[in-house]
Amino acid sequence: MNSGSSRETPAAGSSFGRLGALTGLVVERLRVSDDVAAAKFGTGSPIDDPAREQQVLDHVRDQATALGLAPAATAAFFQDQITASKVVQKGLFARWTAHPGEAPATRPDLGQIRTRLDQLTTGMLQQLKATVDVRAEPGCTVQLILATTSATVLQRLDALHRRALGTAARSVCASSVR
Ligand SMILES: O=C(O)C(=O)C[C@]1(C(=O)O)C=C[C@@H](O)C=C1
Repeated sequence: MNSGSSRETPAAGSSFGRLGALTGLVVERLRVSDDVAAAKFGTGSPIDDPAREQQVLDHVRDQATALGLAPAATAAFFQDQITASKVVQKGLFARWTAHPGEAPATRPDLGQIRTRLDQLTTGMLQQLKATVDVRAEPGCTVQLILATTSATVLQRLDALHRRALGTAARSVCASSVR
């Protein structure tokens, strides 16, 4: 993880510009959603886990307050991340149901995956804090397009993950998470 400057170059191969580091984490969370789907597929566990969502949202509200970010807007940003994760999971469930040969052969541990999601939450909160200024500027939209487009190309996102990224990034500029 970088030091948090919004002007800093993001991790190699993730995404470009002043929102590159934040967008890189958003995309990584979408990728981890593939693992969440693999952990649940074929187990009977539902994609939706309202209790876990509440836990995530309560945590980010508390952390937002500690960081000086607006709790409601911060929670709205993370609600988008959760919605985007469900876009990925539902898309993969449909794909794997229609094409069982594409379903994962092994089942990862959901507890370990949630630990990774929690780490990403911490990094995303830091990036929300580091990008308060750029996200409030009129140029935010251009920065967001740069970051999401470069991530899409460099990380070769398929249609499902591109759609989910659209959901995950929709409030980055507009929500004034600050
Ligand atoms: O932790 C899970 O079980 C997930 O599916 C991940 C996640 C999330 O994005 O944080 C998404 C959907 C669930 O309703 C709860 C949480």
